[in-house]
Amino acid sequence: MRCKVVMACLSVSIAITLVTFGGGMISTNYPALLRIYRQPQSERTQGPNPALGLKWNEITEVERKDAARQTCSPHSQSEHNGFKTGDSIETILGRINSTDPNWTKKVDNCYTYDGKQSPIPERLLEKRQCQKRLPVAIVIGVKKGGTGTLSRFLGLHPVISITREMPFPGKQVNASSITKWIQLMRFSSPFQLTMTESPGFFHSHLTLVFQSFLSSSVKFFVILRDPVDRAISEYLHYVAHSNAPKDRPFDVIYKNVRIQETFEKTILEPGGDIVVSKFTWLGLYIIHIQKLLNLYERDQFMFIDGDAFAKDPYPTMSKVEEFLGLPKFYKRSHFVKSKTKGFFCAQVPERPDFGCMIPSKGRPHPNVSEDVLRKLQDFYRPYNKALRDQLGLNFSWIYKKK
Ligand SMILES: Nc1ncnc2c1ncn2[C@@H]1O[C@H](COP(=O)(O)OS(=O)(=O)O)[C@@H](OP(=O)(O)O)[C@H]1O
Repeated sequence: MRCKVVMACLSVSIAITLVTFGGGMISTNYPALLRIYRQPQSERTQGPNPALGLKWNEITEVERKDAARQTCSPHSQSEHNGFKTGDSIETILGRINSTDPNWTKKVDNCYTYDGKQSPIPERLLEKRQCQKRLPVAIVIGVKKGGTGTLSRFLGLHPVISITREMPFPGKQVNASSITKWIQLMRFSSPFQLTMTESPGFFHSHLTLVFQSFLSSSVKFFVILRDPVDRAISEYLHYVAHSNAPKDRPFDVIYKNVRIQETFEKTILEPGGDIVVSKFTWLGLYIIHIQKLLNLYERDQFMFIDGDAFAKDPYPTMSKVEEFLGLPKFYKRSHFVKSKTKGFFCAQVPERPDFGCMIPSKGRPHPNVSEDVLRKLQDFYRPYNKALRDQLGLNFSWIYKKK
């Protein structure tokens, strides 16, 4: 672990050097990275970073201070944090007696679920030792990959107490922001794993400084969908949330990102090349994953095929149980395909509080021109291939031809 911390320090310094001083010495086979790092210094320090939706100076400031102070701190974890990371996954699961026919009720006893979920009265919360705790596992991405549905389905398992997408409080990871973060969590019993969903962590530079605050055995879920579809999905999300007119052409900036009335126009430069923008950058999955693997062990990650999950979530949910070592709970009958949208909804008798996802999940995608689809596929191919070659991921969409 110490070695990982040292590597983290090195990778943070290298990242800062590249971002701050021009990055001429970067050596990689990935063409898109070069285009970003070769952006003139004047543009980097002033305008927003098109790839991350952050200002360059925000990144360097946050990283420089936090990485130096936190990741490279010579103190031990407990001295440094000021609070304990809590019980490990193994310790929590060791308390469960899954041979008891009532195990699910005994484990999931901080909330009631009659139609909607509500915490039990305060007196009982205390008696049952229901508390807000630091997450032991996190759904960290990727945005528009299916993180919301995955989290919903995870939260149906009695052993998992998951807090749905909750922005991290503040731009700095420190004892005070982590304490605030814990307060945003759902209650969990001593038999439950506290989890959360933060799709931004996948690509956020803040993730680099999280390590010293989380348990060393923290687990991460990363759901990866065909990056071409992911880009279209995020574009539609931005259009829906911006105040762009619905009935005429537009060219607007929303959250530091330029969007126009068609995906094609938004994604291409006037010369016809792919713009390395927020929409395309996130789909370079291997780049973000390599950064995370400098900090955490490979076996701390479960990488999920987002396309396969959308088509049939049950096999994935069974694998999640194996990955975390949970007692078997999910059944095939818990997942039912909606006739209207074609996506799966939950049907768990003990959890009538949740059925299908909200309408904004699973938006119809527009027809995108063959030419643009082909350009995007060419753009992503080396990065997709690296997922297979470097991580052994065998996802359906890696081989897909449109
Ligand atoms: N069961 C079910 N119901 C609805 N939607 C489903 C489901 N399974 C996977 N998906 C896919 O999830 C996509 C949204 O991804 P996220 O939840 O990660 O989006 S977000 O980043 O939290 O906004 C969403 O993307 P779009 O179809 O582009 O809207 C879906 O393809």
